[in-house]
Amino acid sequence: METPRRAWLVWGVALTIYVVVIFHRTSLAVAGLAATERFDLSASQLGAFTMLQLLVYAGMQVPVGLLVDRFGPRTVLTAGVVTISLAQAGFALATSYPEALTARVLVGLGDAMTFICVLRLVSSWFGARQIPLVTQLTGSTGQIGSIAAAVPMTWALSELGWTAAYLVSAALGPVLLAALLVFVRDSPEARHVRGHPMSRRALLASLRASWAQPGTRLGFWVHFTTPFSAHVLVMLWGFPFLVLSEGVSETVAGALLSLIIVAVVASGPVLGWVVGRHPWHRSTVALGTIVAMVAVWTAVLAWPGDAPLWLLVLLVVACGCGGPASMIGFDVGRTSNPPDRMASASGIINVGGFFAAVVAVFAIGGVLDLMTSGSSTEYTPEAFRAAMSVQYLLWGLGALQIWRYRTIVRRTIGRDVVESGSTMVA
Ligand SMILES: N[C@@H](Cc1c[nH]cn1)C(=O)NCC(=O)O
Repeated sequence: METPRRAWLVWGVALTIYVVVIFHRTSLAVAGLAATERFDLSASQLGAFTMLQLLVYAGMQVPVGLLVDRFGPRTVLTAGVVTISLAQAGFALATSYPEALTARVLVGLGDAMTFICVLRLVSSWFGARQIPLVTQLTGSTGQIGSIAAAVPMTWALSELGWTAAYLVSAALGPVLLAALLVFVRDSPEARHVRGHPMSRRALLASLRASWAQPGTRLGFWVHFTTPFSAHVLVMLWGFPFLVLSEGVSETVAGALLSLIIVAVVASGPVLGWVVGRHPWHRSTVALGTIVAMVAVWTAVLAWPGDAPLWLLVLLVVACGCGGPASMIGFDVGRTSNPPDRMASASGIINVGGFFAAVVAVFAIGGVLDLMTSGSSTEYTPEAFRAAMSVQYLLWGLGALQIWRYRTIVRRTIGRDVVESGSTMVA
């Protein structure tokens, strides 16, 4: 069946919103120094901006999923665009640390309201065979927002100054809002698709029902295990690890970290195409990506002295593929739940990756501090080797759980049903 042009239009608007939201999410990455001067911050106060924003994002996933199932993606996405645009404007005008921190919390809240809505729109507007590919294209293309947050934002901060740079980005909000209100409908049949009002007890029962599906758990563990290594590298530890432990220059380290985003954008459509055609092998693709990451990390950490550049390139490419592999988790969640529970199932699954990333980032920092004096200039290659090895615990736990739930899904449901597009246990 041919996809109607309207579906691409709805997706185009939703995707543009997601790209801009990722821009807002990561727009602090290049503004750290300017923020330190503007608000007179210590390093840990600066780190609190990102951590708090991520914690709010992760903590809101399940409530937002329930809201999407109840009020529809159009309504929740509208609230998300308004919240994140006002938050970014507030960040532009903030003059004290508490004001700026409040603004970042609201950025996390608006951010939390976006991705699940886009996934819900994709599953309403596209055919079953196309959904995995369009979902992957969404996840991968969204990462362009973080590239836009690097170079243009650096330029805007130096040429326009803090307030104007952030206000200009916030001004995209009304434009996106207008496009959303004009073009986006919850489904081809209706502008709004609303679920039934539910009591607190019914909501909890619905969440329990989602979690009881082995496919939701499989999706959670896929999302837990595949993307955290890329987050570890991009969010915090990649740059110091590459420079202090692997002996590359700051320029090469920056280029390797940018290559991760290129790997994400390039591998997403390929993985989407493969899992769209072979639903039975979705978890195999996820496990294969984990094995590739573990193998390349092991080679880098075991290499005597500095690892060669080609191996570091392999490392960032393998970790980059982890982002798109995590989208398999949402696809398994989608086929394991009825449409009116899909967004809350996506919320549960989305917590996995962000929780694992926060645990990994903290645990690596903890091991580094234990093995050195706690000053970043003292971090040794031995300390980095031990610290980065923390990831094996998360991969090991995640891979075991993926194996466990994939076995249950495969045994209970059988290949024909999975191939026909359902992993729902009655
Ligand atoms: N795993 C990411 C998406 C992704 C796809 N390719 C690389 N990253 C994810 O779960 N995103 C959720 C979000 O809100 O961005």
